[in-house]
Amino acid sequence: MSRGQLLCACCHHGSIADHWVSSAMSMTCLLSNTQEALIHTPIRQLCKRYNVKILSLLTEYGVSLRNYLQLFPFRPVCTFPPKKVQIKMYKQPKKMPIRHIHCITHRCHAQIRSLQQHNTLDVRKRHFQLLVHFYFDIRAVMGVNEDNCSAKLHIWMTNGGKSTMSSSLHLRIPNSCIIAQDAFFKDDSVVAVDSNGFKQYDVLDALHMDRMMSKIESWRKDPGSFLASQSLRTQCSVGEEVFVLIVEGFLIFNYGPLNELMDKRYFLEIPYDVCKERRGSRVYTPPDLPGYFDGYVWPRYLKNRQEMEDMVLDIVFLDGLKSKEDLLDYVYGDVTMEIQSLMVTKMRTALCLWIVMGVFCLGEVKGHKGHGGDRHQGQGLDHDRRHDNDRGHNHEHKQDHNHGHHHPEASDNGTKLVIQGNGGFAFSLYKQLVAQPDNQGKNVFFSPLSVSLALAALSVGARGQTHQQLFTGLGFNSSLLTQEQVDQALQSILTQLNQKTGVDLSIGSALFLHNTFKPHPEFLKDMKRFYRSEGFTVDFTNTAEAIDTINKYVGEKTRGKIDKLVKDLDPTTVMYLLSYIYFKGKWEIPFDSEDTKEDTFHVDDNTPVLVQMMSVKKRFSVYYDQEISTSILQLHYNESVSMMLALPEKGLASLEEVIGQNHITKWHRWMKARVYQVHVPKMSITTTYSLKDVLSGMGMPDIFSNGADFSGISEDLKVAVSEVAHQASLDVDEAGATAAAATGVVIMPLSFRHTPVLKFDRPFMVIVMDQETKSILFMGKIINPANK
Ligand SMILES: Nc1ncnc2c1ncn2[C@@H]1O[C@H](COP(=O)(O)OP(=O)(O)O)[C@@H](O)[C@H]1O
Ligand SMILES: NC(=O)c1ccc[n+]([C@@H]2O[C@H](COP(=O)(O)O)[C@@H](O)[C@H]2O)c1
Repeated sequence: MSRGQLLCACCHHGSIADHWVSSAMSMTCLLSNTQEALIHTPIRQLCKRYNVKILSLLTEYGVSLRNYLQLFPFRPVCTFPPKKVQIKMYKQPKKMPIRHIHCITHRCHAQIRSLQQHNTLDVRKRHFQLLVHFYFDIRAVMGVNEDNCSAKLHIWMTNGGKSTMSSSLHLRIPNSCIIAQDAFFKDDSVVAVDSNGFKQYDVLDALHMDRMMSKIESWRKDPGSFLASQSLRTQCSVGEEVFVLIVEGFLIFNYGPLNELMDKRYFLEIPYDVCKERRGSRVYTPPDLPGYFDGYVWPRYLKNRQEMEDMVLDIVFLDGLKSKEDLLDYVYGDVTMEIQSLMVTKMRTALCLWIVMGVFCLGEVKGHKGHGGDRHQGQGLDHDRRHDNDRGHNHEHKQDHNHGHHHPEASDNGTKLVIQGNGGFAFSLYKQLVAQPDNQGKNVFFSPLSVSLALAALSVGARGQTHQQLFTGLGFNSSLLTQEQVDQALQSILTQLNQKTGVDLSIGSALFLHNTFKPHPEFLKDMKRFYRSEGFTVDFTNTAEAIDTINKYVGEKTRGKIDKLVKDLDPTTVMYLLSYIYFKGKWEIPFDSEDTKEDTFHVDDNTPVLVQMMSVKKRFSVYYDQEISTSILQLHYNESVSMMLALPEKGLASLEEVIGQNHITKWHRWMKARVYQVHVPKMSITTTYSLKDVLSGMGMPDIFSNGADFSGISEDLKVAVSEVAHQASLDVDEAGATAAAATGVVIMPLSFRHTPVLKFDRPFMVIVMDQETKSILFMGKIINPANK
């Protein structure tokens, strides 16, 4: 019999042991906090009897843990000296769903990954908090009924001290104000009653959450006026303001839209009995009926708590038993640090700048699928704009549903899926590029849209598995999207981007065809219609001229920013598919060149380099993503285009590991306008990539192989892609930024694709012959051509 089974059997009547029985846990070590003498006596005895080591976290790690840690459903194996404890998770997958592991992944991704992969977790001091949360999740999943536990350690929100803390914070923090959830309870007459006669107050339905949200929105739009409306005075000079909104309530984390808005989340916990006692000494209107606490408030709390843990990350749990002063000091200190970190966003300490350069208004693009797609292009693009002050200057376009044959739902859905696909592709490509050995320690800059466009155009002519790979590789789901929908969505995106007037933006594609090569007319038609493709005939056998023609075209389209996309070309090339993008925008808030100074940029801890650092102090759109400890600055141009700069606290690699499209959406959504002193280096970078290996690695190997099926381009001549080249440039200065990129897809006949190489770089023989008379005119060997 294993030790775990014995242990369980012996304490079968103990409630905690019940749990062990239910989780069939075996233990070699028990983590606990002995100083507070909270170890359950039967367990202590059992541990002794079965030689289970009790590890005192407080004395050995200096970590004060809650007493419930003793219920830890892990099998910890400790090592001595206990610098590091290895905890093995007990393998019981069905009771420990990944969902719950995900709940806490934001805290330390690496550890959780290790937990998921190897069932082991390296626990260091700072991770104990995490484990406590993890424990909560596991316990909830196992359906532990805490009522049966002798140590009633339930936390509670009501009467935790929220109002007390909020009022004290408000007094200490200048320009702060409170919005309390209690003020939004619905009228008693509309609150539901259960069969016991208990009013169902502790649910979101009992609250006017919409009213609460609009109040919060009005603060977000203009906190200064909001303070004035509350008869509160602003205590700072204009331009220097930091406003703090304290939202307090017993169900605020359960309301998604509200919860998402918060920069910091605190949860005041108190034990069940203290909570019951505090609640009993308070009078609510209407007053709690006898038995209300145990009959309604308590069970409802259990549900709310579970729901909250399922949906909310990043809560700081506070021990509400601590003194009011201690709690206040802690939260005040924490909030002050948060404010400071929001104010000091200096773009100078990253390994290299991680730049999201793009057009984030794409979510607003209208699709034009269906009848006469062309006809509707661009209509309604510039009217019906909203200006959202609080998010800087994002222009949002509302859907115009009133066009003749427009089918907004179908087309918008297609466009949405294409935009999603493009976003996913952008991050996959970024991750592939940064992982390439050639790109280590180098700036990385490219145009995902240019690559997506070139490959989507290529996919028009692809068939079978080649098409499937391209489609999937581009992030499109073939069960939800057709090629036609992709074409139409991209056409719509191109049209909309090319129509922008506040910035100089042009994007398009071109086809260079060998004079004897005749692609399918349908392919050419689609290229022209959907991809704005211009067509040219060139003689690829005259390589110098062909290279010159393409480079000149790209140079013209990118205003000279990219003028040598093609360096060499095989004379057997039959088609060159090109996409380009050029962007030039002026900052909405320009930097003053007088403030640009030489300053240090830290490439890494040991590599300082001098750069021209631009600087300006103004109101900027910023967001601090706590989850990944990254500050984001959004620099707007005079249009819906903006540049996002993301500055991670813990090095770029940690950001690159987790970054995804959802982060961009989140950042974009929650940017707030604040006064910042911003420092951004001037820069002028160019990059060149060969994407052949990268794209193969992203699941698109067939386009380069003998198995390529481009019968949609040509049926007579079997062709394949021999190279996908990408170049990009970025110039950032005080006035604005210019960025350009081009992607070239070289298409060759399959039979000629592999040009064999013969290089006379070692001793060889020479024979000079007259073919007619078969006479050997000269003969010899060359051993060292350098010798005269
Ligand atoms: N840290 C604390 N220690 C002891 N009592 C507290 C503490 N914080 C609040 N209280 C008391 O608990 C009761 C409820 O506090 P309150 O702030 O109104 O809670 P909530 O807003 O969470 O319902 C009040 O009587 C208050 O004085
Ligand atoms: N303010 C009201 O209109 C009202 C009415 C009845 C019950 N309650 C109680 O208020 C509690 C929430 O407030 P506290 O977090 O301040 O305790 C809920 O548990 C709810 O049962 C409030």
